[in-house]
Amino acid sequence: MPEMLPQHDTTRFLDDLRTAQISNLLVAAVIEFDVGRVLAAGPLLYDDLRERLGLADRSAIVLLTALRSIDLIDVHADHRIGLTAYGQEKMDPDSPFHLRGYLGLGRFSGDVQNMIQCLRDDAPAGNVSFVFHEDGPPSSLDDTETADTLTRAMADRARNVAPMLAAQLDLGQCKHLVDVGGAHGLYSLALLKKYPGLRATIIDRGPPLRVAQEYAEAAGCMDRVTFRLDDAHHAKLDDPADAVLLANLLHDYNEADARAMVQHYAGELARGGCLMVLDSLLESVPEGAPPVSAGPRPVAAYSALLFSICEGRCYRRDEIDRWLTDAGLSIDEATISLPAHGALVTGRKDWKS
Ligand SMILES: C[S@@+](CC[C@H](N)C(=O)[O-])C[C@H]1O[C@@H](n2cnc3c(N)ncnc32)[C@H](O)[C@@H]1O
Repeated sequence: MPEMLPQHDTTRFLDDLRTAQISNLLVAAVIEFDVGRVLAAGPLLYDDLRERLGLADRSAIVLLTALRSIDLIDVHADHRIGLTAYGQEKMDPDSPFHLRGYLGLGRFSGDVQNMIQCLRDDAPAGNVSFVFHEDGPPSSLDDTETADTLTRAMADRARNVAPMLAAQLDLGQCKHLVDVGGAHGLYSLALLKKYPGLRATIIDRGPPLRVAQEYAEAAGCMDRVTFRLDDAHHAKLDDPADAVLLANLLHDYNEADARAMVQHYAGELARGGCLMVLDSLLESVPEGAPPVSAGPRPVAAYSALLFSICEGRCYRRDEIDRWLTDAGLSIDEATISLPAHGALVTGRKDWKS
């Protein structure tokens, strides 16, 4: 039977879903952090601006990236951040055409208040956070009901993306794929279907693995999948991986944890093996420039959503490249582009190392 593929635009649908995050950040920027007033006197260096706004690094990156993605601020050649002419007219209190009062009506929105709390605390506002740390408090990822809902939600998205990944990705030389934080396992299953000689290990917490088992059974792949209950930060592989997939995982964690995960799995690769990061990536910034990407806007919106429910955010392409190269891998020139602004970036371990 020919494989069923989505017929309509997944990217557009998810962009529409996430777009409100930019409004929440815009209102927060004006009513709570007063970015227009802070920058009215002139551009500031990133650290000075962050300090004036009273924000931690991650909060500042998420907020300023959103504002830059909608052209209200920009980064100058001298690396200072300033209002654009458009931003000055709409956000500077001295502008005759500012819209600060109008935007201020947004303060009555619960979502805006929630976002302000997240920005102030640099942490999710509710008591659900989709992360697991061995030495941390009980995790939602181990809660059967919450994690089952999360996993099936991720599966919805993966059904729209996995066929495109499998169509473009060449794993012809691989025998063992390790899908870290693989949840439902649909990326692995799509690749197992394409490569009959491939086997996969899916690493996750218990409730997601139960969903993965259900899908693997339905796909007739149980004999080629190992389900491994472990901590994605530190899982040691008994059997070196020819390919490791980190799909939509790094963005759940802060920079230090995400970088450490890349480093860890680079060490678990067989010679010539590849570490593949699949994520929605923001545009790179030049070396030495402030960590405030120009967008794209839908990824800046997605970054805000992640920021409000876990410890991470969307990372920039230059960050992923740096982590992979710091881990001793060389980056494939070709990047696979996927729906929902997804990019698959591959770092490869030397045959000799
Ligand atoms: C955002 S979901 C992505 C799922 C899947 N890779 C995808 O792209 O659809 C992240 C997955 O990583 C798992 N995960 C996150 N942190 C983990 C940890 N420390 N140990 C094991 N699994 C973890 C979660 O349970 C979840 O299934």
